[in-house]
Amino acid sequence: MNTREPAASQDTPALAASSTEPDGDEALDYLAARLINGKLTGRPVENAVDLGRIERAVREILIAVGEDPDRDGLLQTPARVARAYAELFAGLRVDPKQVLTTTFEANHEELVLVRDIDVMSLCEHHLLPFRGSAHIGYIPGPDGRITGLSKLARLVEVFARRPQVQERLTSQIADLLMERLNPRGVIVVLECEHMCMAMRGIQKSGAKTITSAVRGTLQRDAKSRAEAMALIIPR
Ligand SMILES: Nc1nc2c(ncn2[C@@H]2O[C@H](COP(=O)(O)OP(=O)(O)OP(=O)(O)O)[C@@H](O)[C@H]2O)c(=O)[nH]1
Ligand SMILES: [Zn+2]
Repeated sequence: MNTREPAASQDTPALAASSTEPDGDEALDYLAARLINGKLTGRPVENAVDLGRIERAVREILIAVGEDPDRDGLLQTPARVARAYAELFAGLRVDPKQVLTTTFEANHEELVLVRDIDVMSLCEHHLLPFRGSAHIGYIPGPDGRITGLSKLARLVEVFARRPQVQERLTSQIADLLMERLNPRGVIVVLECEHMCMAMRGIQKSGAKTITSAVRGTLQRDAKSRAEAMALIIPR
């Protein structure tokens, strides 16, 4: 893979361009291993991005804001930031479709809902974090197939580790679930606080942005949607 090219678009992640790239569960386990204990087995995620280029850019930023990048405390900072960005944007290198390859027959045709999945992402406007919870529900299709609960959280992770806006993050999760699980309906609700509104600009901390994406029968049928919503955001 030519790591000097701009990252792939949101819809076509730059995954598996070469056979040495991790793909599917391997890439996800890989990302998970990094997130959980900082240890990697195999090829580091960092290798997929141009760390040197990020380092040079960060050094420039430090100079531009009036810092001395050669002072002791900042010497390692460009390299650290480069590694951090590799991790924070690792979702660009993972094909989200690979998350939902495992499905099970359960003959369950009613709502499955996972609430309060931790979400941390970076807004694409300021590259500042936004953070909160995702709630994901779906009604399995006529074949009653379900997926592993952790896969829903992994899906959030893959899409969140990209430069994002909350609205797109929400609909990407919903659309992929529709595509891969062929369910009767999907509902995704995200509630997040954006640091770009808290630390800078208007400086309103505590404001929560709520976005939803509803598909299939949950979109068409107001009663089922209200029932799902009541479970997601109890009064
Ligand atoms: N819709 C949406 N807006 C976002 C998200 N994250 C950040 N923003 C907004 O993106 C907008 C960018 O607006 P601009 O006017 O181009 O940038 P700005 O001058 O930094 O804006 P201020 O934050 O108002 O100072 C801001 O209003 C942010 O609050 C998001 O996930 N969704
Ligand atoms: Zn922002």
